[in-house]
Formats: sequence, structure tokens, C-alpha cells
Amino acid sequence: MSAFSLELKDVRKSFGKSEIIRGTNLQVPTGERFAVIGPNGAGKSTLFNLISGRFGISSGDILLNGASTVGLRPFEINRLGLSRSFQITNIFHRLTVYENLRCAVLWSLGYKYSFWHRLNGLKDAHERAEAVLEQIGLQRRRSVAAGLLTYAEQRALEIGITIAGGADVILLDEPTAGMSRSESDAAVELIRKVTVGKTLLMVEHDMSVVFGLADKIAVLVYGEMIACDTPANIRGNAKVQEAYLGSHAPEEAAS
Ligand SMILES: Nc1ncnc2c1ncn2[C@@H]1O[C@H](COP(=O)(O)OP(=O)(O)OP(=O)(O)O)[C@@H](O)[C@H]1O
Repeated sequence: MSAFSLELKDVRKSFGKSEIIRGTNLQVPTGERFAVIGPNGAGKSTLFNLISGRFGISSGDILLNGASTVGLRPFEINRLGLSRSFQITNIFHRLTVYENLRCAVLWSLGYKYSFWHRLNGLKDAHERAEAVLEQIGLQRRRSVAAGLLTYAEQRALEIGITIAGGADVILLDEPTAGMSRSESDAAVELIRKVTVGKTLLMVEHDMSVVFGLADKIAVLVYGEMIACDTPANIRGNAKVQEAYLGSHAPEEAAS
């Protein structure tokens, strides 16, 4: 068993003649929370797309729990234990909150979307969906159509859908984007709670979220990982200050 849930080894990705990811290395130890930060266009989303299998890498290797995922399709990587959030787009707006979660559980079990006729017999899926519903604090909203939830509730549901299948490695894409300060504080607490014992990699622009939640921060600038360190060391890293953080890092971690 690898000590690292996720490893990137000299990963490169080009679109046409443009090299967007330029030899990235990253080791995420099992059970740790990592944040990837960097300026707009640095390649953060591309990196997520490579890790989750949406795009193929041009060269290098990506290991999930010690095994290479190169060449695998997103659902195959998902079945190996990696789940990625998609910023609300994976919510079915006409289904209720509970149905969305049950759907996500069934998807992870391999029922895809042809499961409807078997639903009642699937006690495990029901219990798992109920457990996630409780974890994300939306029990009272269980019968509400997801499209009628508030924005913050939809983002919580999105996190619920991401963790519903029981994946060990969770990728969250800007989980607090568009939230007020108090909503984002609540989201941080939710993420902290649902990722206990799991490995988290998140892309996030809000530095108080990043510094409050991450064990380690990886800084990506123009496709190169210029630093990966604890929040305190990242705050004090002159190279990072110059390339990205400037005066934007919070004075003290918000944890
Ligand atoms: N499918 C694609 N084809 C061609 N170029 C792409 C593709 N996807 C991303 N890029 C380019 O890769 C670069 C990095 O984009 P990416 O979205 O990964 O950056 P980012 O760090 O996530 O930015 P932001 O913080 O603004 O979301 C950009 O120049 C973008 O235009």
C-alpha cells in the first residue's frame, strides 16, 4: 500500500503546441488535505482534468493509491476511489435532494442511470444516501427539488454527491466560489467534517479558505509547481509572494 493516495510524476500536458502543464510533481499523503493555488490560467483546472481522467496526459505518470491511472476513463478512475466535484453541474435540478444523493450512490455502485426499476430493493443505497444527507446537514430539505435550493445548499449537495460513493480521494473544484463569508465559513466546516480520514485535493481562490483548511498548499504558476509546503512556509516563501500571493495571504491562518 502506497503512503501516497495521489502522486503526479513529471506530468506534462500540451494543447496543440502550447504546453500547459510543464513537468509537475506532487505527492499527496493519505489522509491529508491539499490545496492547489495559482493565478488565473496557471493550469489548475487542467490539472484536475488530468487527475480525474477527463484529459489524457501528454507524458509522465499519475498514481492513485500506488497504481497508474494513465489511459483510464473518468468512471474507471472513479471506481478506483477518486471522486471529483463539478461545481453544481452534476446536480439533477428536478430530482429531490435525497434522490440526487441516492442517484450518486447508485452510480458509484455501477447502476448508472438504468436503475430506476430496482430502486426499492436497494437498501444499502438508501442507507448510504441517508447518511450523506445527515452529514451535509440537508435532512430538512430532503424532499425539496435540488433546483429550488439556495446556492449554498446546492454547493453542499454537490459535496454530498461527490462523497456519496465513499471515495477515499476527493477533488473539490472551488468549493466556496460565489459564497458570502458566512456561507464559506460553513462550507469550510462541512468540508473539514466530510473529509475526515480521506485525502482531499482542492482548487480554491479564497485564501482564507485555503489557509484555514489545507495541511499543504501547492502553488502552480504557468504550469509549473513552484512550491508545495505547509501554509506557514508558503506564507513566508518569497518566490510564492512574488509570483502569486503578494499581500493577499491572510496574516494568520483562519483555522
Ligand atoms: N481544452 C483546452 N484546449 C486548449 N487550451 C486549453 C484547454 N483547457 C485549458 N486550456 C488553456 O490552458 C491554460 C490553463 O487553463 P486552466 O483553466 O487550467 O487554468 P486555471 O488555473 O484553472 O485558471 P482559473 O483560475 O482562471 O480557473 C489556459 O491558457 C487555457 O486557455
